[in-house]
Amino acid sequence: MTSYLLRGVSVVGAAPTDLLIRDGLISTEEGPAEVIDAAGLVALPGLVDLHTHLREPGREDAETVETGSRAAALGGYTAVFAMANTSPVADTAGVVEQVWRLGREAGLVDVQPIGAVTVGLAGKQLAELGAMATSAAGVRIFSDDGHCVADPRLMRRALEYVKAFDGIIAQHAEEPRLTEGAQMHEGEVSTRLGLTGWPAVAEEAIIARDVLLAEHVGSRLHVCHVSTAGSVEVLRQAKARGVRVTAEVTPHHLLLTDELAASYDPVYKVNPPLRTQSDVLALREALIEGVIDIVATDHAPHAVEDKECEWAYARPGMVGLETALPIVLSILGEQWDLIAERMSRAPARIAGLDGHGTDLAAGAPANLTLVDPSARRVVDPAELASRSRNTPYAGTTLPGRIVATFLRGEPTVLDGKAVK
Ligand SMILES: NC(=O)N[C@@H](CC(=O)O)C(=O)O
Ligand SMILES: [Zn+2]
Ligand SMILES: [Zn+2]
Repeated sequence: MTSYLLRGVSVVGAAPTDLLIRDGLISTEEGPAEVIDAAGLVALPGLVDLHTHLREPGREDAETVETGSRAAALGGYTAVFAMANTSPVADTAGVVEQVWRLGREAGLVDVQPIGAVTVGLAGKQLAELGAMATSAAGVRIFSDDGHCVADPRLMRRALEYVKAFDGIIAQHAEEPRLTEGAQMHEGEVSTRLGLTGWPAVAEEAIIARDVLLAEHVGSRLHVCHVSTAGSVEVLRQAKARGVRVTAEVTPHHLLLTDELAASYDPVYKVNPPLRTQSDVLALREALIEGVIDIVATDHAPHAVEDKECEWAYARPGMVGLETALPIVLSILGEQWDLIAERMSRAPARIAGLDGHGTDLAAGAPANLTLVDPSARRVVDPAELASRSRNTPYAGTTLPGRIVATFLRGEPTVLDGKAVK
């Protein structure tokens, strides 16, 4: 195994130093090592994404575990959690083990499968949560993402069930009766465009219900892709009361607004929908304060025919793994400790993922990424490693280039390029 000496690197924004990677660990042991000139570069603990769609099995034309893993490594990630809305759905030990195994074979990031809460994501009957938990994949997070677990009794039972092994239910908060036929955020712009709206209250009502359920049964709830100022207020109150709830926000909800729907370009169609500027500002503030714990990409690759069509027929979702850190950097600036917390340490902690999100100190596994904050790049969809092209940032100049990523001491990205 090659050893690496990162010369003159700034570890999470601190004064330049040398960082040695040996035998898969951060090390202090002297000896031969390949020197990487890291002057001006910042080392962060490898990023951890709690919300990724890898599309395998079933839609390998849109993404595979391997292509998604490569996109993740290029984005600075060392671990991603793969959502269960595949085909077949990841609702059995067999499917989660298949995804986990494919991740190991690709060997670019640690792929941790998320299990479905209900059989076939149909919201009727609990899936085999226990069997997925005890499988080789060791599933701890369960979600019907793409769909809301709308039935409150089922949601309560799921929360109770996972409590036994300190599991988490990650909820896609969308009251389905309030979003029938919805095409975009309900507000001024939807009225102007004559499109059916997805009201903020459809999200907020479910979060309010679920924090009460989680409080009642003493279980852990995680809220996916929080998108409204009202949701932030519900979370703030719940956290103040001590409810065991955590929450994520996507880079796109921190940056983009519903005005973009006026272009009728389906690249901007996503669930939950892009909201208003005041929502964007509330989400940023919540992320800085910690009311929202983490940034998660909700990387949602879609094949061309599912995206380059009429707005009403297009599937919701956008790719995000390769642009997440640059977007967050453009919003938060060089607050490296905050970025490391929200994109690596906190997601690893929430998931109970050992060996990730740890300080880059001697003896720790060398899971890290090297960023050049002074580099700028124009996003070119054709250059993405993801098999899909549905990025809303085509032609946008973003700060920060991922120069290298290491997974247990092995480079997955070097010189900005995937190693395999
Ligand atoms: N975010 C999206 O708009 N789409 C996701 C599902 C989801 O995250 O709800 C997908 O699977 O495509
Ligand atoms: Zn969702
Ligand atoms: Zn999702």
